Amino acid sequence: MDTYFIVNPAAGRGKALELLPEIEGEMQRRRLPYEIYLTKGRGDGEDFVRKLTAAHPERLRIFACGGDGTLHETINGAIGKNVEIGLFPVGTGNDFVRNFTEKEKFLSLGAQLEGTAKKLDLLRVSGRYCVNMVNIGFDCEVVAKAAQWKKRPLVHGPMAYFLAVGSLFFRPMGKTLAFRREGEEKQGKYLLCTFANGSFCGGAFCSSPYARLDDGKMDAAFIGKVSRGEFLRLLPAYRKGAYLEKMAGRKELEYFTCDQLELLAKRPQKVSLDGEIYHFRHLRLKMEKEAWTFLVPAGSQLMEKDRKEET
Ligand SMILES: Nc1ncnc2c1ncn2[C@@H]1O[C@H](COP(=O)(O)OP(=O)(O)OP(=O)(O)O)[C@@H](O)[C@H]1O
Repeated sequence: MDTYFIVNPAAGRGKALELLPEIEGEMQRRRLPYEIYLTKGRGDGEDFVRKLTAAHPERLRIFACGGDGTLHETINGAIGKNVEIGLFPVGTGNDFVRNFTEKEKFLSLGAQLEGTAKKLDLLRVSGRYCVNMVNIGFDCEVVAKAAQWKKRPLVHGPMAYFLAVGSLFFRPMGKTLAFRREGEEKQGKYLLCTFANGSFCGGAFCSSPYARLDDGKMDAAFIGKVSRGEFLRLLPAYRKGAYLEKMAGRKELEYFTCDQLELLAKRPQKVSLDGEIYHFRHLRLKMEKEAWTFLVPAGSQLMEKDRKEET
């Protein structure tokens, strides 16, 4: 099977480029056909993958080498095509890979090439596909702010996301949104909303602790406005995925699973899809079960989760 490496030279402050000698050495040693493509800017990886898969009806293996944004683009370019997609998580936050055990296996080309293909779900969001998470409100502002922090010297890894939380803390919080589910419409002012396939966002915040990439369900969380003091008290629990228990029974929290949902905003709002920022007034979210094939490296597997009662 032909193997392609989509390498984002900007991801993780250039970490993806450090992979190249190992990839080239190991692929040549194994005498496997391969090609490396260095992306040139936003959307370029997706365009490349779209053209590549259109020209190759035979099965291809494509590795996204970068952060969740590079994986997001690779999937959107390859959707519906005969491909298996792997990931070398060398971005800044690397939230998608946190859903798996033995994360270090993802950095071993040997483990990757001996990996197992597994069907996983995707969230279709008004025509785009989201593999990990949709964020609106505070989390989304954090993603947008973190993109600025990532460019500063000495800011490495998830630090960009923590600095973003700090710099947004004194800004006005809360978005007025309506959501439609099973024919019913509800409106509120929300600190943040997450719609999850995977569990983590913002470089290790476990916002959706029970979300599984293969259960065919989207985990939806709506958190209403809370005071800044309360926000600070809840933040550690939100990071650890313990806020559902901490906020259980409170009117500010709504957490449920569903397979589709619509969101409506009066004015255009930012939305983060796998850490990539878009704008919307009306979003249709639909969970698509087993919509793509992921290569899980040998020695790693999806983390088990014990889903508790919904709020
Ligand atoms: N050559 C390039 N120069 C600048 N940006 C690029 C280039 N190639 C791709 N990009 C864009 O870089 C953005 C960020 O990529 P990615 O998410 O992979 O890395 P990251 O932000 O470091 O990691 P994470 O999302 O896990 O925090 C994406 O929007 C992608 O389209």
